[in-house]
Amino acid sequence: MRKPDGKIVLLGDMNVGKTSLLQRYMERRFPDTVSTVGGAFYLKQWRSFNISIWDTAGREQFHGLGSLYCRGAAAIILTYDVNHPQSLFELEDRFLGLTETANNDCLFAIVGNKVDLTSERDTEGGEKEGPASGKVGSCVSTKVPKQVQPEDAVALYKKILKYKMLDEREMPAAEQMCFETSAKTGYNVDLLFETLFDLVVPMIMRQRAEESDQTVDIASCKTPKQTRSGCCA
Ligand SMILES: Nc1nc2c(ncn2[C@@H]2O[C@H](COP(=O)(O)OP(=O)(O)OP(=O)(O)O)[C@@H](O)[C@H]2O)c(=O)[nH]1
Ligand SMILES: [Mg+2]
Repeated sequence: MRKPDGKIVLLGDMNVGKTSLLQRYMERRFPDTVSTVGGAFYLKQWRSFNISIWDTAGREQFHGLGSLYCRGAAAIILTYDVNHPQSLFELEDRFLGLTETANNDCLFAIVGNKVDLTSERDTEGGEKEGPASGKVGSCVSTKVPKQVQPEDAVALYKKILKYKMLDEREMPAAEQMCFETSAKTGYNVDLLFETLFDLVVPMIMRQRAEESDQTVDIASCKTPKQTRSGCCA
């Protein structure tokens, strides 16, 4: 297997839908999930590049592994549940510290998932559920007002840039990097991953260019003139 050219990592509290988002994107479905143990990754080919996307466990007991998974990451997806404000607070309190091992120019996306459960938006913009989903014909709405507003995610994004001492003018705008998604309906899921791929590819190319600048061309190196020591001449 070829070594991945870039790495993206999903972080966030348990149950926010990290595994479901990744499966929705990679497998185009919304299967039943079990709480992740450790971590797992998918490889995605984007243009001529191989990008690994890592799913991590949100459960407290696996917390220590998070910074290992973030090592060398080009982008991190900080995921929360729009219906649980605590899951947004946890991103700052518990998960941001794990990202120290990521690349210096690592990108951050803030993703509020499960927006289909809220009453504020038509979130059927992604892939439609088939008749087997049991949704068709349902007349009872269980939707609730959204508990976390997009402005809260934007504020966190700006805070992260400050904390990382990244210049806001050189980073993608908060509006581009804060998403509301539904792994269930597919709403904004392709947009999330593909926005990140498009931003990560130029970073990979830049990194490669820097590496090749630093490579010493041995063939073109002239043998230094031998200097003779005065006493043995
Ligand atoms: N309604 C709705 N349910 C979702 C959505 N995404 C995930 N779920 C459900 O939420 C539960 C948790 O989803 P997971 O994807 O396993 O969550 P996770 O973040 O990977 O959790 P850990 O692996 O424990 O960290 C499952 O029952 C999913 O079916 C969504 O967009 N909408
Ligand atoms: Mg999971």
